[in-house]
Order: sequence, then C-alpha cells, then structure tokens
Amino acid sequence: MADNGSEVRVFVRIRPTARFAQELIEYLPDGETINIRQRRDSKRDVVNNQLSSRSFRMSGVLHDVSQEDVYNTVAHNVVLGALEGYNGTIMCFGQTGAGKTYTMTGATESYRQRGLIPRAIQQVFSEVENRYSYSFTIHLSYLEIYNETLLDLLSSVRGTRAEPGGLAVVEEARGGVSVKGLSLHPVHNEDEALNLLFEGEMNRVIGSHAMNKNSSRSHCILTIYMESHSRTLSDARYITAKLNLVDLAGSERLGKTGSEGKEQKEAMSINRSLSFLEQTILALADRRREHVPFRQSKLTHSLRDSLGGNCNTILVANIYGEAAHIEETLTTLRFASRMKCIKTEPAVNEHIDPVVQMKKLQKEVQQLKQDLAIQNNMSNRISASYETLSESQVGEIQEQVQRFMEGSLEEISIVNNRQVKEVFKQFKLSVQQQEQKMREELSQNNSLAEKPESIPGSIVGKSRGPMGTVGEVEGRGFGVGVATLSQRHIDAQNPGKNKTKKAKENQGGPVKQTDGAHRMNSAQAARENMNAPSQDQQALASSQLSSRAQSVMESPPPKEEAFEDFKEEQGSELNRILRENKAVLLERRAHVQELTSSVNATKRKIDQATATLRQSQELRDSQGQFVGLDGNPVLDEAEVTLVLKLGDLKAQYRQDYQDLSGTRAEVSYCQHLVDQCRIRLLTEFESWYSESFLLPEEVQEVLRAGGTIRPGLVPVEKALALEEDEKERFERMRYKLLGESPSAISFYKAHIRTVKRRSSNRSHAGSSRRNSTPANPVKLPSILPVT
Ligand SMILES: Nc1ncnc2c1ncn2[C@@H]1O[C@H](COP(=O)(O)OP(=O)(O)OP(=O)(O)O)[C@@H](O)[C@H]1O
Repeated sequence: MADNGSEVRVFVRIRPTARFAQELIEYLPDGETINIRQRRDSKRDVVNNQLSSRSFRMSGVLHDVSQEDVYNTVAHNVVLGALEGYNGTIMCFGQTGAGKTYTMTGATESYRQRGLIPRAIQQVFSEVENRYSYSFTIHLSYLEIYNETLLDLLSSVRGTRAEPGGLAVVEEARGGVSVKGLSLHPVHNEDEALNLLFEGEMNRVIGSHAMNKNSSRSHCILTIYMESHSRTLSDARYITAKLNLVDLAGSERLGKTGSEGKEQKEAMSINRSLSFLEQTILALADRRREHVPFRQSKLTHSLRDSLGGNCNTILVANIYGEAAHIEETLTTLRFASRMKCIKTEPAVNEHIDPVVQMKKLQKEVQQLKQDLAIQNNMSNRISASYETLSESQVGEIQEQVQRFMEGSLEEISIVNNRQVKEVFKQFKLSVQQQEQKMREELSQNNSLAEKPESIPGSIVGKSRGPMGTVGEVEGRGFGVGVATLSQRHIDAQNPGKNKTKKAKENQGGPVKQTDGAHRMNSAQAARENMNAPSQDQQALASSQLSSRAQSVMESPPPKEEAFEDFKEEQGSELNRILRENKAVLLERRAHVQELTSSVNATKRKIDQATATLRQSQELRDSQGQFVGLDGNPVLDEAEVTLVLKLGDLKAQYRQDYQDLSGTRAEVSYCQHLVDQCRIRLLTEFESWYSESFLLPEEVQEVLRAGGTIRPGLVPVEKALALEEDEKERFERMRYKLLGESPSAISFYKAHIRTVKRRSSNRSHAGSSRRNSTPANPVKLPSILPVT
C-alpha cells in the first residue's frame, strides 16, 4: 500500500515531562492542531508580542503516545509503500534532547521502547515472509554526516572495503542520489538487520552536554534498500525502493547546552547544516523558486531525493514541552509547517531487466520454434524451415517463378512460409517488369505510328495511281497498313522475323496460317469450319477466346497484320463507315476542285472581257466620243455585247463562289467525321490488341479498375497520321492551300501530273489505266456519323 499524499506529512511528538507547559502549549481535539502561546513577560523579548499565540496544523500531534502507536501512525504505511516500490523517508527533527533518537532508534535496552528503525526492520521482514509470490533482496547501509564529513557507520563490519577516496554524494542518471563508497550490506532476516543497526549505533558520535548526556553529534541515515521480483510472472519487470530513516542532530543554543571546545564546534556545524536544511525546505515549499540549494551541505545533498521527490516523506518534529524551551519549540514547529508545504509525487520505481528480457524473448522464440516443429511434423511438413532464405535459395525461387510463368514448370515447390513470401515477391517483381515492358512497347508503337511508311506493307509501296486509285488495295477500297501478298509470303518464309505466324500457329488466334504461304482470316476460317460437321461457330469463338488469353504470354503478332484482321472482324462496321465517309469526303473535295476551276475560269473570262472593254473605250476616246442626249458616251454594239457578257460572268462568278463556300463547309464537316471514325477505329484496335496480346488477365483487371496505363489510348494526331494515306495527305494539304491561295492551283496541277506520270510508269503495260474521273459519278451517300 502506498502513502500517496501529495505533500510531506508532518507529526509533532512531545517529549513527556513533568513540567509540561500547559499554559503555553495547547492541543486541539482534532489531534492535528497545536497552539503555542508566548508569555508577554518573557525575559527573552525576541518574540513579537503581537504574535504571542500561534497555531500550527500538522498531520498529527503525538502526545503521550507509545512507541508502537507512533510507529503505526508514522511509519507503517511508508514501510508498506516501500515494499511496493515507493521510496520513503522518515526524518526526526528538533532541538537537542527533544527525543529524536528515542523516536528513531528507541531505547535499546527495552524491546517495548524500541523505535521506528527496529520496528521498520521487523515489519519489512515480516512482510517479505508473507509475500510468497515475490522474491525480495534487502540491503542496508548506515551513513553518518559529522561536521560535513560522510562516514560509513558499517565500515567496521567484516568484509566491508573502505573507499580510498572517502564517501561522496553522487547524482544518478535517473535523478536520484547515492553515496559513492557507502557499504551496502545484504540482510536476509530481522536479526541480521538489527545486528547491523546496533553495530552502526555503536559507531555513532555521541557527546554529552547539559541537556542530553547521550546527545547525537551527527546526522544519521539508515537506509533499507528493497528489490522485488515476481516469482509467478517471471518477467523482466522488477521494482526497487529505498527507505531512509533519518535521525538528525539536534539544534542547540550553546548557552543552554554549555558546549565548549569540540562540542561547541560540533554544535556550530550541526546548527549550520540544519540552517541549510531549513533554507532547502523553504525553497522546496516555494513553488516559484527554480533553484533549490541541495548542494549547500552534505545533509541536504544526500537527502535530495528524499525531500519532495517521488518519495513518501514523513517528518517527526520532536519538541520538548517545557516552558524554558518554548522558543526552540516555536522554531521546530515553524520548520515543520514549512516542511508540510512541500509537495511530493510518489511513484513506483519500476525497471525492466534487459538481460532477463532478452533471455525471456529468446526462450519464447525457442518455444515457438519447437511448437512449429511439432506442427510441421504432425502435418508432414518435415522440410519446413523458418530461417532467413539464403541468396541461392532466393535465386532458386526466382528461377522457379520464371519457369512457372513461361509454362515450363507446372508447380512451384513451397515448403515453408518464407518461401511463400519470396514467391509472392518474385511474382510482384515479374508483374512490375511486364508493366514496364508494356509501357515501353506502347511508347514504341506510338513512335512507330508517327512514321507510317515504316510499317511493313504500308501504302507507300502500294499506291497504284493518283486520285481515285491511290490507296485502294486489292479492290477492297481504302486500307491502311495491309501487307501485300508478296510481302506476306516473304514474312511467312522467315518465321523468325514474323512473330505473328508463330504466335498464331500456337494460339489459333483470329487469323490462321496453314502452310506459311497463305493466310486466311478468322472469318474465312469460320466459314470453313461451318462446313466441318464436328465444329460450330460457338466452339470456334470460345477457342479463339481461350487462345487469345493464352497468347498473352506469347509474342504478340505484328500490329499491321492484326489491324487488318481487326478491320475485317471486330472493327468491320467502323471500317465500313470510315470508308464510306472517306469516299464522300473525296467526292466533296473533287467538287470543291471543280468549283474552284470554274470560279477561276469565270474570273479569267471577266478579266479578259474587262480588258477588251477597256481597249475599246480607249480606242473610242482616241477617236472622239459620241455623247448622247443624257451626256453619257454612246457605246457601239460590240461594246454593249461585252458589257452584257461581263454582267453574266460576274453573276456566274458570284453563284459559283457561293457554291464553293458551301461545298468547302461540307468538306470540313466530312473531314471531321472521317477523323472521328479514324480515331475510333484505331482506339478500339489498340484496346483490342492490348487485351488480346499484351496484357495478362491480372493486369487487365487492374487497368479496368482504374490503373494509370490505359491500353488503346492513341493521341489524336498519331491516330490521324497512322491511318491517313499519301493521297489523303496530299488532298488535305491541297485543299488547305486552295483555301489559302487560288494561285496555288497551278502548282497542284503540276504535282498531280507528276504523280500520275510516276504511277503510270510503275503500272504494267497491260494494266488498264484508271481514270481519275469515275465514268459514273458516285451518288453522294448520306454522311454516316460515328457515335
Ligand atoms: N517520548 C519519550 N519517552 C520517554 N523518554 C523519552 C522520550 N523522548 C525522549 N526521551 C528521553 O529523553 C532523552 C533524550 O532523548 P534523545 O536522545 O532521543 O534526544 P535527541 O533529540 O536525540 O537529542 P540529541 O539531538 O541531543 O541527540 C533520552 O534519555 C530519552 O530516553
């Protein structure tokens, strides 16, 4: 049990005397208040008469109380607290002969009159015996401070080594103090402890003066050190406590005690150290004071952690209740009441033994390993191990994971938990690497898209003629990136270079290749399969799906071939819309060209007619003008015809120009739709391609959930560049410039002638020459918007 008071507890004990000054000292019934009255006719008029009565409220007043009752009131709880880890200090203070030693040590000749120290020793060992679940270690030391010198009262005990440099108060790291060199004596029972107490008592400096024939000439501190460990919990936690039992030397008036010589010198030293103690108490009691002068004296320094620290502190103020000592009584009570103001914060001294803690943990680990070994044996996991994997073991797992992912290993052998973790780690690494690779591939594809001519079989080598024939492949209308048959044949003969073939042979992908020389798309395959009685469309579709999933881990086919397949299958509808929109666009552009030519021709005719009319007028001017009645010049017939023709031409010019503007707006709209179709087609293709050939299913799931990489997102300009063929680019540029400058027409005409000539030279002699102007003008289909 701890004495958890928040201030120092102070008791007043009055030495019994037959001449007790009843008229001066009054105890109130509450047992805590004591009133002191000063005689007005006092010979020593040092007390202010206005303060002739003074009341002191203490924790208890002990008057005519037995040693046992004093112990129970003052010390019992403090000793119990010490056994539970709270430091405790019990200190007797008072004038010489007031009964401090009697209170602290008692009368050695009488068991009943034994004091606090022997009773505390008795209680400690009695409690230790009863607390079976704890093992206690008790030590004892006995320190004397005589004339500002620290002395070990137990240095005479056998086996005690004297400290060469003497004793010194040292401050500990945790804030406490200890006396370096002071002997600590282990005690196992009450007898051993009492023997040491009496040994120390024998060594105390005792003097004799008028007031006390056995006056203590020094301050003495007997300390009982306790350390307890739980026997049942066997943990590293343990508690310690110090119980200081302090018998202070008594203050004395030299005149009263009649001390001389050595005794006088001792008395002066005692008074001085008590004065320092008082100053320290004053500082501790004053919360505003930051500095407490503990180091002023050996006494205050050594009591540093006993005065107002984490300690249960008790003061017994011994007073001599005779009228002759009323002043000393007042001084003692003032000191006591100041002491009572000191706040304390008792706290258990709990520690963790690092060695025990480590051993405990090691034992726990060992125990767990044994438990696991038993578990493993029971579940036939004999090779299970819980040690950290070596580098070679990690390397082996890495290889197994690789082979597993490639398909050359059916299962990864795992026998313990660490291997499981390592396998997951390796899978994670592999996924990260694949993601990285995929990013690189996507960026490569995009850079490829910026250079359409670098795609094998691109339109550069397939352009068969200018205008309507440019980009038309194998009679299927406009196409982009379709390999020629000859090119495909070359690819097929070089399977190492053509990953598509290998991949599709393995995968049974959308397009099948039979003998390496012929390619048939999945639509054809489906048609053929329809003829086979053992297969149906559904089976084919599911086979394609599973093969596509399987293909994720294989090399993906070249994009240009995949794109062709896509346009014929999943993207066929989009591709149809694109083709039709492009046809409309081309037709509209051709119409713009016709209108532009017409406008320019009309413009030239207007210019010509204007010039002729000007010449005629100039001639007439030179010959003399005919002026009509209205004063206007009279025109001849030719001039009238010319003026009328000029009017018609200007009207036609306005009409044609209006048509041209309208048709240009149509071209812009068509161009927009074609661009949209193209982006949509390519975007869907990229998604399809990524999902079919690049991404593992797990990654796709992540991406579907909102990952950072989205397959199929092709920048608009790249999409346009990829799909736009040479003719389209030329048309787009020409159209753009047409709008900028009509005079550029000559340039374009010359360019068109060059393109035609080259195309004509490349054509076989027997090839029919395609006419840039269709025999039957295409009827404008309705524009097909894509949504
Ligand atoms: N409560 C008491 N009951 C009986 N005798 C007492 C009591 N108090 C003190 N005495 C006696 O008074 C005498 C002086 O007491 P004690 O030596 O304890 O005084 P002290 O305060 O220690 O003096 P000093 O400071 O000089 O050492 C002793 O003989 C002691 O037995």
